[in-house]
Amino acid sequence: MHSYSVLVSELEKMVKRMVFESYGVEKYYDSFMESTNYLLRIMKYRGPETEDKTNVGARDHTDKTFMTILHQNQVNGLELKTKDGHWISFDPSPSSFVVLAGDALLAWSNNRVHSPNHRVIMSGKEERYSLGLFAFQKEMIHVPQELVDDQHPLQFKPFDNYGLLGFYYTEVGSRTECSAKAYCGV
Ligand SMILES: O=C(O)CCC(=O)C(=O)O
Ligand SMILES: [Fe+2]
Repeated sequence: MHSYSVLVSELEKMVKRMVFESYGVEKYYDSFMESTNYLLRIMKYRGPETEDKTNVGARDHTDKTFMTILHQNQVNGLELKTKDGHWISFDPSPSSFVVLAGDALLAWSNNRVHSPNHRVIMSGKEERYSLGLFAFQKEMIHVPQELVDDQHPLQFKPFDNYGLLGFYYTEVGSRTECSAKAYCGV
């Protein structure tokens, strides 16, 4: 378990570096990484009672993380919503990892990186297992000044990633369409 989380956190670091480099803000990468916290969770989803039905394994949501990395057994079920509102399912190979942007990345990037809605819908008899590596930031997140200009005015105030998570679990937070905008939007 420990070596799995070390390996997947290496993948998370690599993807994050690519994101920082692609926006030309790699000078913030090292200090950003020092403040990253990981949570590894194992999820088990049962199939529906009868085979003609489907079961909602996880309701439609966006993650409150900065980034999430998912890995599953051979049973599919994860669906992602495209920006134009279509749900898509997919068939990852056994060695595939799914990298999802969370709401903290959406806010950090000043709304450039979309954090997609996703859900788990179960069909068939087999159980689905997935492993999720959830990356959060411990320290306040600021939109890099390089990502703010006349065409891209600042959209998010500095915010606390765990505060965003806590807000999502409140009555109001659970009902808002974009928790990042409601929590720390300008
Ligand atoms: O099991 C999965 O593939 C997705 C789980 C998920 O979306 C979550 O725990 O936030
Ligand atoms: Fe999720």
